Amino acid sequence: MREQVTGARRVVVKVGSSSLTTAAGGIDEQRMDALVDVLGALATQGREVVLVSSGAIAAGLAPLKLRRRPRDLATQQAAASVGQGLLMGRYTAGFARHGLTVGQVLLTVDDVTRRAHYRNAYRTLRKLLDLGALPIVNENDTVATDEIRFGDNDRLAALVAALVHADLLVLLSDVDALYTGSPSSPGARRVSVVHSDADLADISVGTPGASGVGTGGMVTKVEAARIATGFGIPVVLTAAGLAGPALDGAEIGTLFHAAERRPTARLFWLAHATSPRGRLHLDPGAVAAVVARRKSLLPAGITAVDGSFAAGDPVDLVDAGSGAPVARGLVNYDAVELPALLGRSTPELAAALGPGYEREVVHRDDLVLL
Ligand SMILES: Nc1ncnc2c1ncn2[C@@H]1O[C@H](COP(=O)(O)OP(=O)(O)O)[C@@H](O)[C@H]1O
Ligand SMILES: N[C@@H](CCC(=O)OP(=O)(O)O)C(=O)O
Repeated sequence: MREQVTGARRVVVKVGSSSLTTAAGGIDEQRMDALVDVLGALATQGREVVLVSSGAIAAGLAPLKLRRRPRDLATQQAAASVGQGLLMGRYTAGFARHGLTVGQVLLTVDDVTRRAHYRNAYRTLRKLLDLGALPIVNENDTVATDEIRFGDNDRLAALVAALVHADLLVLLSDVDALYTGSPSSPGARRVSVVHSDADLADISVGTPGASGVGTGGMVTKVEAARIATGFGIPVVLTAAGLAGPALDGAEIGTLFHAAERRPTARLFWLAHATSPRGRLHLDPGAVAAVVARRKSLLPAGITAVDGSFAAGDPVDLVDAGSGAPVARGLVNYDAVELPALLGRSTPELAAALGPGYEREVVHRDDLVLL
């Protein structure tokens, strides 16, 4: 028995499109009802349950006579608009059989990444739980543009789990566990436990399954598991049809252990829930100072700047050689001011421009390694 699972009081459960809809497009009523029965039983035992449900686009395909998942955003949004209502209708009726009321919560990236907004999202979710209702979350697909979309609900679910301080995140898909390689490839084995990133080193994670309606495949699920476990929340990944035994603590699927040290909430949001407004390119000395020695970033180690950001905005610190992001931080200068300071030492800048220019570009307390 997994105590992390059986002892969890507040549980966020994410279910993917492929587990809720039929191959032909449209809602798979039996599978939805089976999931509702498992979650309904959990909630009536006094556990707090938040459901993050995908499937709006997939559920909207058949009613709109669309044969496959559309590629263009406008048609996806039209399908989501039709499908979301159908999903909620089914959930409302299903949970009512358990005497439970559901509340629809549609979120955009900003709602969970901008401080002023995520407090608001938290308040709504908290209030629904306090009132005994079961929140059902999805991305607000009908208004999100490509630039501001999550696109996958796995990351959304991890951020919602962090937002409500869940004790457990359960990711339900059409595959019963994480495998060492694509489950259809010969020799792929189930990974039953992941203790840390080191356990993921030899695993090849791939794209969505055969259903054709999922979006992120295993990549986004593993990423979501890393976000949640990094925040101290254990994660169970399994198939929707195994939700019952998995939530009873059976050793099925894959359990990702929570990290022991939980970052401060501020740094967690900085790493996972902010969108960088620009990039600072670091020379090798600055990369070593920031990454290995955990120092603040000074103007002398920056070779170039891009993006349009204001002082206080999140920016990515990238290795100028490889272009890979190494850290994210809150920048102390704006994008217009910064280029003139690059490559110069702080005493030199202070002498030329005044004591205000002795400050770091990113202070180490406002920095998180990626
Ligand atoms: N290493 C792996 N372990 C398990 N599944 C994998 C792996 N690599 C790729 N996959 C695929 O990821 C699919 C699940 O992702 P996806 O279709 O996006 O589901 P969902 O709609 O539930 O989010 C599985 O059906 C599987 O074929
Ligand atoms: N918000 C979209 C879900 C996108 C998504 O993450 O899908 P999935 O990979 O099935 O979890 C929808 O409801 O169709």
